Amino acid sequence: MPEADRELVSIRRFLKERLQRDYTTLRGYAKERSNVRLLLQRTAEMGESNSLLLLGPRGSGKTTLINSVLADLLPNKSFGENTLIVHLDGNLHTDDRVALKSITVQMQLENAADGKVFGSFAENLAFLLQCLKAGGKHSKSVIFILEEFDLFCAHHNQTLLYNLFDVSQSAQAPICVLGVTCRLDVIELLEKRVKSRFSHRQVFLFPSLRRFEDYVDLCRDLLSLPTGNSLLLAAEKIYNLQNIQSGALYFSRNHFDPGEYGFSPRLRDAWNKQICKVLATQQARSTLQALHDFDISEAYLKNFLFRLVAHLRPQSPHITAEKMAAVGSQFEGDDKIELLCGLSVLELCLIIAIKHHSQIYDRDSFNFEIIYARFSKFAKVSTTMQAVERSIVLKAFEHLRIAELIMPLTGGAGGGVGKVQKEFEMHKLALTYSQIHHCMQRYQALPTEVAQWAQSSLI
Ligand SMILES: Nc1ncnc2c1ncn2[C@@H]1O[C@H](COP(=O)(O)OP(=O)(O)OP(=O)(O)O)[C@@H](O)[C@H]1O
Repeated sequence: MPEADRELVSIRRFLKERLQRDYTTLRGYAKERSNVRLLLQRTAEMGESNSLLLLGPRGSGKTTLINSVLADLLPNKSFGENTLIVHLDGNLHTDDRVALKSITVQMQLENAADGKVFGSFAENLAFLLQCLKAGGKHSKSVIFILEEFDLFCAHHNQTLLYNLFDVSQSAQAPICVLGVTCRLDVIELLEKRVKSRFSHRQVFLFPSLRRFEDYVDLCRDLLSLPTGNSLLLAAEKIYNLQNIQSGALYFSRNHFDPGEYGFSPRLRDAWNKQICKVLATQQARSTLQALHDFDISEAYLKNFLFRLVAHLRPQSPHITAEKMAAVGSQFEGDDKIELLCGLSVLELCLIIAIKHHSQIYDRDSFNFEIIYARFSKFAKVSTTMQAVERSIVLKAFEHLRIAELIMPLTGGAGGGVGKVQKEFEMHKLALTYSQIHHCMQRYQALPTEVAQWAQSSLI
């Protein structure tokens, strides 16, 4: 491979890994981070029990905050040796039995618990915590991290939450319960007896990237190549994600040599200069402005930059304002319009019939029969749709439903009260009129009569 290509591959690899696998670098949230850090430290070092909820919108950095605190604390001997971390996730641990099994595995107590019969959930949990105490003079502290905390509230009787909060409140063993959720009303989901055991400590995270200039600076940081020691630090922050048997996710350091990235100082300087130059252009700034207007979260920006970097090729090895605009326009694209543009003419005719029905009856629901009657009127006077059989039209209607362009009101075939024949099942339109309008303008080789029918609802 020519030297220039090899260097591009290593730049691309480094940037992609930093954008995707740096789980612990947290920007902003200094106060919130220090709150969480203090709490975990006190649990480990003073044996205090605590509970806390971390709340914030999706992608606001809740998990990153916890990872950054743990990455900071774990190397400390007093913390690392005194603490066990148990990760639970509402999406994986869908009931309390599965969760308890995972807790046992993560506490490495399968052997101790093997063959024992427990009368209740509380007894089982108490046994696990007791085992930790029996190990030595001091009991180990356990930090329970509950991702998607709101999903645990739907478990039968909220037994797991009740028991965890009960232990954390009554100082039976030093544990810290850290719930992570994007539901701001999560406290309302707790049963009274569970709520009363929760400490009511809550930390709110709201995306801090508000100013556009900060957004551009972050973009520059994420795309620039670090030098010397900073490269070492950046390389150390790239982790491997491992999925162990219990289903919990862990990170392990990626032991590679930063030298592996192999870009020369000359290339690095040229690269960084080019990034600064591009980000100063009006075109690049307006692309970033459009992204910023849509979503200010760092997760969204990283996703955009990842795609941008993935598009680099030996023939065009530089990030340019044009490339940014091209990737940006994919982000602005509406998936539903793309989906509509991929429909057959027959399916599009049904969408038009549905649109006319919705406009006349003020977005009222419809079934296949209603739409078929409207479609037939058009088909009679049309040259392209005249000979289409009813069964084929029904298939097309079902396809619209599978593509979720129309939605059943009953929650699926036969899902409603009693069984309704599929031709009579009521649906609603899951599109806006402007999406349909845009599709009509972009659809390739749309028959003129269909385009005219879309404009008028006379037939
Ligand atoms: N303040 C921040 N500092 C650094 N990275 C951030 C920050 N906020 C978001 N990110 C990035 O956004 C992405 C999503 O972050 P994270 O998973 O921590 O969000 P979350 O709030 O836990 O989301 P979810 O509610 O979906 O679990 C990650 O790539 C992370 O690096």
